[in-house]
Amino acid sequence: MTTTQLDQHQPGSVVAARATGLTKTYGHGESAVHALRDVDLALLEGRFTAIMGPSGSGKSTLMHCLAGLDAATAGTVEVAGRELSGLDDTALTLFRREHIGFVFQAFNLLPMLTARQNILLPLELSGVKVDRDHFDEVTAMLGITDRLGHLPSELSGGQQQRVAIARALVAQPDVVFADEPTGNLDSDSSAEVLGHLRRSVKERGMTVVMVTHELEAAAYADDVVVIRDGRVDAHLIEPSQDQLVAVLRRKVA
Ligand SMILES: Nc1ncnc2c1ncn2[C@@H]1O[C@H](COP(=O)(O)OP(=O)(O)OP(=O)(O)O)[C@@H](O)[C@H]1O
Repeated sequence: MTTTQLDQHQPGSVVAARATGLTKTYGHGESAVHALRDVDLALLEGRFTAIMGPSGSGKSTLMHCLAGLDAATAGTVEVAGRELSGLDDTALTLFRREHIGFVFQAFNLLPMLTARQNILLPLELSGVKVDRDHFDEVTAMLGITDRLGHLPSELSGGQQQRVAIARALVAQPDVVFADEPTGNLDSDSSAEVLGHLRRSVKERGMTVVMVTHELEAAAYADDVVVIRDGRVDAHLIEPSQDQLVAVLRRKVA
């Protein structure tokens, strides 16, 4: 595994999400699929991390386990200092609502609600009072202030994804997980959305973990985790484009 020493790089950094001995096996016996094999990984607060790797290598499984959407076969996941395996379904749902934000490839906005209503829905569901200043700051940062009264169908794909990002950020989660957030966008909208995710890390101190197939998308991240065959092959801290390409190529060879 290729890893720049995190402790040397950022002394005193806080771990936002940690996997220890994380193993996920689908099925049994000869038909068992080992999606994750004994993964140890620490993702630091205030970093933008891309997860890359070949199709079927375990990226989505890793993200789903880290986000508490899928239970591991063995090992532990800790988010914001809390071990998820000790939580029952209700506690896990509440924990996710409070501590974890999600951005999906398909935006997942409710079509009958305006952008503003979509952004506020999770807070309303959890009975949390809206911090108006924070709402205004987040929507301004994402450049959607003048689109808030519109339905998703009246917005471009890039605008819809920015609304989905606002929905994730407005609850001030500890970690935002983004699953191929630009998979449905053209290159201009992708650049815009990735730029906004990066700003949320740099300007608002968010922690973002993004699964992506695209080298152009990974270039917006600080760090890149490369997964292959259910294992962490490399955890690259601020790699250059050349370093990243070399590691990805090496894995394919
Ligand atoms: N529900 C499931 N049942 C059985 N096997 C599964 C299930 N989900 C994933 N797998 C298998 O686990 C392995 C890892 O899948 P995963 O979706 O995590 O990979 P990925 O790297 O995200 O792939 P892609 O880039 O194609 O989305 C694959 O072999 C996949 O077929």
